[in-house]
Amino acid sequence: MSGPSEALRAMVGSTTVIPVLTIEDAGYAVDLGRALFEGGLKVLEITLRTPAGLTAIREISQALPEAIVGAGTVLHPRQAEEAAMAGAKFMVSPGATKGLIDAVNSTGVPLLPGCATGSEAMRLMDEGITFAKFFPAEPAGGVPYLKSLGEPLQDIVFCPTGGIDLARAKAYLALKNVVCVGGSWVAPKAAVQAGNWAEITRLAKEAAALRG
Ligand SMILES: O=C(O)C(=O)C[C@H](O)[C@H](O)COP(=O)(O)O
Repeated sequence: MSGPSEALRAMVGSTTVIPVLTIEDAGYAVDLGRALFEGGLKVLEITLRTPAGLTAIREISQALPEAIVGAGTVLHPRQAEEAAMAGAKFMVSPGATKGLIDAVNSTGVPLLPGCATGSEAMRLMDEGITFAKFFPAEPAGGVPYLKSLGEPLQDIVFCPTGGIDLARAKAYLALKNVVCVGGSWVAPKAAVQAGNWAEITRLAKEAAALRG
């Protein structure tokens, strides 16, 4: 069957890490996006936690047409429409409600909804979702927990996010129910504030090389 989850998996392809970016000032958004893209991370999540988020999605998408820029922290149905208008290619939420799933589906943009338990994953599967964000990955139980979830739940795969660093990413990527991981560690606040784009490209390269 082909639906939004399959479309999203195709978009993510062999990407190892999706940087989760909370942008305080749209003025540096393109430089940050370019630093990550040049390091080999081509799928970027810009959260809607700051007022600059939507502008950043629009500007990075225009400046780097080969990057796949999505919107994160999509909580309310109205944000789905706003993110789609800004050019988001996918949307990410920390959890999921029926209202949000329906609103995102109506934009035609695929959703990566969050879940942390077997029941939540099963409810997503009832909605036809087979690719979800495992959130918050580390506090919820980390690699052993996600591995255990995968034993009975064989028809859903995950992008773990929350508390992940390079070493943990490697361990998650070794699980058969993990497609990619999400995290902010590739764009540390200090490097962003200093405009140290070379450091961010270095971290991106390290992350991109996690799998082969
Ligand atoms: O706001 C959202 O919808 C999110 O995507 C939350 C993110 O998963 C975390 O903020 C990233 O987690 P860290 O790598 O621990 O910083």
